[in-house]
Amino acid sequence: MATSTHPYAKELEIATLAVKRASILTKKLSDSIVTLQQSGTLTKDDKSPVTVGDFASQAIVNHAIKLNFPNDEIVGEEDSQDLQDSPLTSQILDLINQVQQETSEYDDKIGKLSNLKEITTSIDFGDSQGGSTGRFWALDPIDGTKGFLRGDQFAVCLALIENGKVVLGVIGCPNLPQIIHSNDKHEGIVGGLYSAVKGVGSYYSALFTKGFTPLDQQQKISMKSTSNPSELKVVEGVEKGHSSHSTQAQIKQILGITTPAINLDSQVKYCVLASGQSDIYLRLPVSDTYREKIWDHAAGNILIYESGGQVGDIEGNPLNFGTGRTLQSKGVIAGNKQVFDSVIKAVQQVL
Ligand SMILES: Nc1ncnc2c1ncn2[C@@H]1O[C@H](COP(=O)(O)O)[C@@H](O)[C@H]1OP(=O)(O)O
Ligand SMILES: [Mg+2]
Ligand SMILES: [Mg+2]
Ligand SMILES: [Mg+2]
Repeated sequence: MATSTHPYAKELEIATLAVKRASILTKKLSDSIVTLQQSGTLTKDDKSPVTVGDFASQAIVNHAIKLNFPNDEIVGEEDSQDLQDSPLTSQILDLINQVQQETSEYDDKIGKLSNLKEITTSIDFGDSQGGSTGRFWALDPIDGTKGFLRGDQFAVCLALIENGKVVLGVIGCPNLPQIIHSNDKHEGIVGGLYSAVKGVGSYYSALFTKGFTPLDQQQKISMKSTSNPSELKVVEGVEKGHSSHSTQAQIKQILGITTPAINLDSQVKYCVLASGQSDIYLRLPVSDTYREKIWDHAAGNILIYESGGQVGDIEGNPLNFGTGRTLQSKGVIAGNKQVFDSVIKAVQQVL
């Protein structure tokens, strides 16, 4: 399908502008965390920067969607209930005002928020329950809370879902360098925008540039096709509470992978995978009862498929985004098509 005439052209442009605006805002907060950490003035349990970012980012993105697609529902992570009586409201309003001014040329397309009432209304557009029919958006305004609070990786993740399948995904990665060699070696522009449209492909462009760049002027990305264990690279989370690093170590051993894994928070893992900088994403469950949220995987899911990869649960079955706000399956495994089946086999062997 042509890159400029695909059926989701308007959706992609609006999603991109909204994610870019939200990314500028969250990057400011992330930079301020780093500064506070360096000066030793951020206490460990102060979660206020992420709270401000969560609400502001969801308000901006939801507002953009509702303005352009008033009939679309949104499955958003945050709920304005937690904002009531919060001392952070004036900070949220100030930050939104500031970023709207800096990107005022987007107002024609994605509007602007003027007061607290509009902000809370917009956040609560995110209350959809999702489901297997019709179309809705899934939004994680800041994915990778733990990474964000460490000054590491996080992402603004937006996806469009139709009849349980993801058809469009846009991920803003404010702290992600273009090229990741290993946990302590990287290079290139910091801040990446990763987009995918069903039947069109997956694309990379720099995040902190102005406006919407048509896909044919972005860099098309694809997964590698290697299955040679000595060349395979695994990407996995940082937090041991989110995925089982010990089970993942066993799987890597069975597959004969010796290259150290790349550890990254949030859906930036899918971006690194889709751009061929790693081959396998392992997210083995730590608990029998935890079910992943759809906004934690929807945008990354289409990015992998459109770059030639495959995604499944621990059984190897595709993830079903039509089961409400949570997935019903356990774990997430993604890989290039050449290795996917052998990874699932290894997973089955270990579990
Ligand atoms: N027990 C859990 N198992 C798996 N994922 C979890 C668990 N608890 C929270 N998460 C979610 O995992 C995502 C990030 O994972 P990672 O960065 O390690 O890949 C976050 O969205 C986080 O939710 P939250 O947004 O509430 O922090
Ligand atoms: Mg998340
Ligand atoms: Mg989140
Ligand atoms: Mg959260």
